[in-house]
Amino acid sequence: MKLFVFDLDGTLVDTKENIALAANHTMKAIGLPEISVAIIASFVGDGSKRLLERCLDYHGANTPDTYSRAWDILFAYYYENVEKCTQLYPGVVEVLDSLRDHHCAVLTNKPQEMADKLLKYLQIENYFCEVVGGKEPEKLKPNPQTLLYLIEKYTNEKTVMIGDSKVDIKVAKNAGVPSVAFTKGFGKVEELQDADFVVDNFAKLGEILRTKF
Ligand SMILES: O=C(O)COP(=O)(O)O
Repeated sequence: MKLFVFDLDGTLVDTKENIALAANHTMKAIGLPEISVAIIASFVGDGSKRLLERCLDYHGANTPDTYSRAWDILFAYYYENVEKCTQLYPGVVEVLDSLRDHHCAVLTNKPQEMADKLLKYLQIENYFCEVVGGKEPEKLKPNPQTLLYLIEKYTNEKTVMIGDSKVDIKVAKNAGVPSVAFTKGFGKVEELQDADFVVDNFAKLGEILRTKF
């Protein structure tokens, strides 16, 4: 069986508004101005801790004390509201259905508990043999350790990584597997050109996954 490894934020699920909601809830709670959704979106991809650091850096307020207070607020709110304003991209379920004869997994830098809760809420958790979320910062994508672990565990055939940001394309390269970039998520199109294929919708993605690998 082949293994198709999907990123979560910006690939399976449109979480731009949700992540901005959690970040701005945190900014307000610690007395800082809100940040635009577009700017927050540009801070996403390297895990929630980096997201928070970038938000605090943006306001010149990244001190250890503020960070630790803000982290507790962000984590609690983000977990409690992880499904708010989120939706699957059109065609996700159809593509997952069409891959039922293979293994599909999720590899995300989103914290594990948030990823599990969101996939359950969206009722797609059963499509995946495993969901690997963000834990230790040094093991986040683009470190290939978690992707290599999935490859070792689930396939001796082909593996394909599907993602929307440069860390997804990089983790695939680091693990020596091909990648498909999805351009409707967080990454800028020009950062995704190293992928083997670039698509802007799931109908095209499904066709490529079925015919090119
Ligand atoms: O939480 C993040 O920083 C990004 O999560 P992702 O790896 O699912 O895109």
